[in-house]
Amino acid sequence: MAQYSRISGSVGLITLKNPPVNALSAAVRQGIVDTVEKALCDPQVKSVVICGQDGVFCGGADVKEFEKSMSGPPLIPMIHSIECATKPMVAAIEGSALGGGLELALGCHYRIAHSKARLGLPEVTLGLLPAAGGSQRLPRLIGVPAALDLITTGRHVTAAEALQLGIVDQVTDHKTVDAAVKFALSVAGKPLDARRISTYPCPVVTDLDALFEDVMQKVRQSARGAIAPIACVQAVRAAATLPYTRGMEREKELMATLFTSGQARALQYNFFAQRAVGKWRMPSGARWDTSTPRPVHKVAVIGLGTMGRGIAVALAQAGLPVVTVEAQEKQLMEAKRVMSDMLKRGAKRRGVAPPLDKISYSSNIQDLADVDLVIEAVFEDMDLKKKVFLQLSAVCKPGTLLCTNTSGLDVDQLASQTRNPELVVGMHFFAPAHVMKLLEVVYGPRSSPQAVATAMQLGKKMGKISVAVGNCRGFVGNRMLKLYTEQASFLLEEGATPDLVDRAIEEFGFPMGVFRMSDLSGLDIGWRVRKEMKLAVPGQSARIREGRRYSPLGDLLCEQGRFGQKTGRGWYRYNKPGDRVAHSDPWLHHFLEEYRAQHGLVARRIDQQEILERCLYPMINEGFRILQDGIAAGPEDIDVIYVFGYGWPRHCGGPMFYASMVGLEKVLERLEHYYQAHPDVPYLQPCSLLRRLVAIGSPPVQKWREVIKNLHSQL
Ligand SMILES: CC/C=C\C/C=C/C(=O)SCCNC(=O)CCNC(=O)[C@H](O)C(C)(C)COP(=O)(O)OP(=O)(O)OC[C@H]1O[C@@H](n2cnc3c(N)ncnc32)[C@H](O)[C@@H]1OP(=O)(O)O
Repeated sequence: MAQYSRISGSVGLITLKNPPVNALSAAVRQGIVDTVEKALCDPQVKSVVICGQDGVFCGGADVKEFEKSMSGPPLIPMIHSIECATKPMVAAIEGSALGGGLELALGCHYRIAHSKARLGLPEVTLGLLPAAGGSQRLPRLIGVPAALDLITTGRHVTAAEALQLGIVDQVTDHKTVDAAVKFALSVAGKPLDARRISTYPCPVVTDLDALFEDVMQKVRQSARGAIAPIACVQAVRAAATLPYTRGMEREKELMATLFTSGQARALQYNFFAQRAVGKWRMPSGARWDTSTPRPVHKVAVIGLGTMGRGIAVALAQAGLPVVTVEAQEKQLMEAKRVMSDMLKRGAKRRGVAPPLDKISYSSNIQDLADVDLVIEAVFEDMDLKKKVFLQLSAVCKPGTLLCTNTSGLDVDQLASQTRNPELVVGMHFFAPAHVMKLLEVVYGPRSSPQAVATAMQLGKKMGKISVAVGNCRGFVGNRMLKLYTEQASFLLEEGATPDLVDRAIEEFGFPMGVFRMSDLSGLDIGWRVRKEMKLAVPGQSARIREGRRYSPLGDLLCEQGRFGQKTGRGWYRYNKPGDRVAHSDPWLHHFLEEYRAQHGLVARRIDQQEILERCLYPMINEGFRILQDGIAAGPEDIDVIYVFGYGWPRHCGGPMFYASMVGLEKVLERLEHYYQAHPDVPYLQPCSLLRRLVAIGSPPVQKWREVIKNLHSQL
């Protein structure tokens, strides 16, 4: 797992070998210990280079080993012995040096990086801190403010930034190992005392207390309940205030708390879940590794409202030529102006030229004759979308993939308008589409595996985390969300206020409570859908519709023109239309009181626990139904959708992981309780998959796929 050789006469070369990212497994650590000893004992060797095979230095500690009991040599003494070595040790960094990988490099006396390499200490994103000396060495090397930034955010830096910060000593465009060997030859025999980072004093910071207070406040705000970023600040504070050995003790202490925490488990689960969703499979058995995507050289977006604009910008930013079509001339001109600004702003942030020439603008659908893939993003209206698909099917060349950005309409109905329904899939982006990471790729019963593979690959090219899901109303995300928002309205009827509900949700870790979110996206959108479904009828305030409980509160607000932020009034009050700061609204409280009086409802005190259970458990129950129906292949798919599309706090893993942490038995018991209290809300009835999982002893979330597979094979 680490190979030793001698090159250029006097340089010992240690190569880490553990594909694909040379993670520091027990075997790799043992290999490093053995080969370092060999190099130091070899009298011919005057200096040593450590590199990784296949163009990757090291992706850090082996996260898969975290669940097992510790075996092999521990990281800290291994890195310490490298730093103490009496021969110069040079890290040759290609690809990635992350986490324990960078900590290993910081133990070396010199670091040479390839210009395309990325470096970082992303442990915080896994619920940990850089506990192999990283939290103590990095501040000593680059100063406290820069180390705090890297360690608390986990962001990766380019080789150029690493050079500027002083993390690496040299950057090369050529073969990194050759450059490192040349460098190692040049430093052989030179004194090493000034190269051991652990011996450096931490650079002095004026007003240390003020700096840490400020950083801690910012971190607490953005962490939304996550504990690792706070421990990271505490560890860096130890580096700034304590001698190295005492700082290391503090690092160890803080890590001990994090390592066994539920948050670390959730974040590590989420890391693997993100990778698992790329390995999609359809109920037909078609899979990611047996389906070949079609080549996509040119793309079209039809409809330039907010979503269409964001999608086109994201495509152009991914380097794809995009033809955009918008039938209304005025909207087309406005979109062109706004999109050019978006491209310019994005390019400025990334330090590149704006890809303005990648987008062409047209009002004529005939201009889509030669594109390979179209994303329809017109108004959310089935009849309009059907017309567009009929036209697209006639205009586009044979083989063009036709995708819809609908957020929940039936993809199969749209496919039925076309000559080739197998080439129709949903590509459900989230607003703002050039920013949000999530893409739901929706396959209908007739979508071909090749069409799914193509949409998934395009999503990847656009930098999205794409999840393949089946076709049903609302797909995965919005199907679950509907119950969440509905329960929140029921809570208002029963005595809560928007502030109370939102506070509970935000304290749980969502960036925005359900009512604040509703005000931001606009109450009128759901109202229009409910009116189309004949559920919302202006002037009506009945609380039972289609045989089940219904809350007309949102409809009643819309009837008053309260659409949310855009009208300056919604669940909250805003200083002016378009303003973003929500103020509690006495009018709304009075309106709720009158509403309750009109319906004979007596307000009761509702606590935070009930708010969370009522809002989150029905969603989780629906998640189980989605798994049972085969709409999502596994709990990871649902969790990734919720973390990246709906703001579910990542340190809680996602709704399905959260359920397993809370305990399936408890979720089942609470759902039974609420269903008994509200028998007119059918979806509160616990789903049979949940019952089954509890009956077989609540296996860990990683085992649910097997249970679901057995369930499906029995049907
Ligand atoms: C006492 C001291 C204790 C702790 C101190 C140290 C702690 C740590 O080091 S924690 C680990 C910190 N490292 C990271 O967070 C890096 C994680 N990896 C990545 O960011 C990326 O994988 C990459 C940038 C290194 C490569 O990206 P890419 O080329 O896109 O590949 P994938 O992400 O798809 O990964 C491929 C494959 O490798 C698995 N993998 C990646 N990193 C690790 C790892 N550190 N441990 C175990 N496995 C890892 C990943 O899951 C993929 O596996 P599959 O192909 O099976 O899906």
